[in-house]
Amino acid sequence: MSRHVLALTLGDPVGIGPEITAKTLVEQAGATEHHGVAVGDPAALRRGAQAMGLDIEVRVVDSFDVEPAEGVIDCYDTGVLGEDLPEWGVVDKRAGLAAVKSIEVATQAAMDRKVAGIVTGPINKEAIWAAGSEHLGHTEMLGALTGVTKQDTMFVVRNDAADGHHLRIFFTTRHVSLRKALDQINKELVGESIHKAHTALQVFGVERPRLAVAAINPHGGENGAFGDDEIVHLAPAVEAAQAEGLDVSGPVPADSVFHQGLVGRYDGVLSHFHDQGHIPAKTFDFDGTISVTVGLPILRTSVDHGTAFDIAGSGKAGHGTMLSAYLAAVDYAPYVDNIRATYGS
Ligand SMILES: NC(=O)C1=CN([C@@H]2O[C@H](COP(=O)(O)OP(=O)(O)OC[C@H]3O[C@@H](n4cnc5c(N)ncnc54)[C@H](O)[C@@H]3O)[C@@H](O)[C@H]2O)C=CC1
Ligand SMILES: NCC(=O)COP(=O)(O)O
Repeated sequence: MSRHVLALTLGDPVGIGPEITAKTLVEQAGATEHHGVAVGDPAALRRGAQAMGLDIEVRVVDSFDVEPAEGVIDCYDTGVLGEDLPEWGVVDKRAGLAAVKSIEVATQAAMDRKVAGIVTGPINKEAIWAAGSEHLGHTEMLGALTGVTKQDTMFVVRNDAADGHHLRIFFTTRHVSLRKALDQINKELVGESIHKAHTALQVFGVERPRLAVAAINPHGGENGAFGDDEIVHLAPAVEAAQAEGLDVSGPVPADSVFHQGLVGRYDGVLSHFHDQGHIPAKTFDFDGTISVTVGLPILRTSVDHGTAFDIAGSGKAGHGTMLSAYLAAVDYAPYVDNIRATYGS
């Protein structure tokens, strides 16, 4: 493939996905080494472009093998909504269906190597459930579509102040309540997560990854006075990984470990519950924090924010994260063979 083609799913068509996709495609039009094709309903992309005040034509395509043309952005028509678009910012079953369909089409294109990877716009979980999807989100849906079960999230946070060092954040647990997450954490799960993170870092070009395992309790548990999760679960998992020769540190107090990773001491940090990893990353750089699903046989990058129904259609959405996710996919396209070789069946 001389030019990397990337499929950008619109996400929920009544959320901010069409707006941020349109703006990203307009900004990246004219690039010679890569080309983005939106996947969804062209009318939704057109409406998104209008809301963002973009004077651009949406060209409907039925192939990903297209020659970019000046003054247009491309949309592969998934044919769910036609011209009959649901209202902005309201959970809608048809919108949920459209979101699911665009993920299915883009994923198949990546499996068939028609595109180098997929970049996903935000979906609304209630809407996809109303449309009959049983998945918690993209991560689970993409696993089912590509036939894998061990897929996981890797955040990429870029710190240009530290020579463009990329900190990657991993998660032992994700979409469960905090209470359940703490109950689920044990030596085995942490050990498995350490190995997944180590492999993912190698897949994306870090030969000998330096991984830190975050602590859970204040001051790393203060030797058991503030909780014993570190003593019972985390330290034994770290020691087992070290005995296998992995460069793993920790448990490191969680109030410092993300900063240490950002300034280059670690290549990755394993966090243990959703917000432990999300808050430092998004607070440091909301637009620069993107998510990559590792463990899939295809490349998938994504925004990490949601559908922002409160501002959908107003043109107020920032497209910075979508742009970062697109540019990350461009950066990672050369690793697609590695991704397939490691995670493909
Ligand atoms: N990648 C995905 O598909 C994701 C989907 N979601 C889903 O999105 C839905 C809404 O989730 P919420 O927790 O309300 O989070 P949200 O990210 O949609 O909104 C939280 C706040 O951030 C603002 N915001 C988010 N992105 C923005 C942007 N690009 N520009 C300007 N403001 C922005 C919103 O206006 C809102 O005030 C849920 O169904 C959730 O599950 C959430 C995160 C990621
Ligand atoms: N908090 C991130 C989120 O909900 C996105 O999950 P996914 O749709 O990428 O699986």
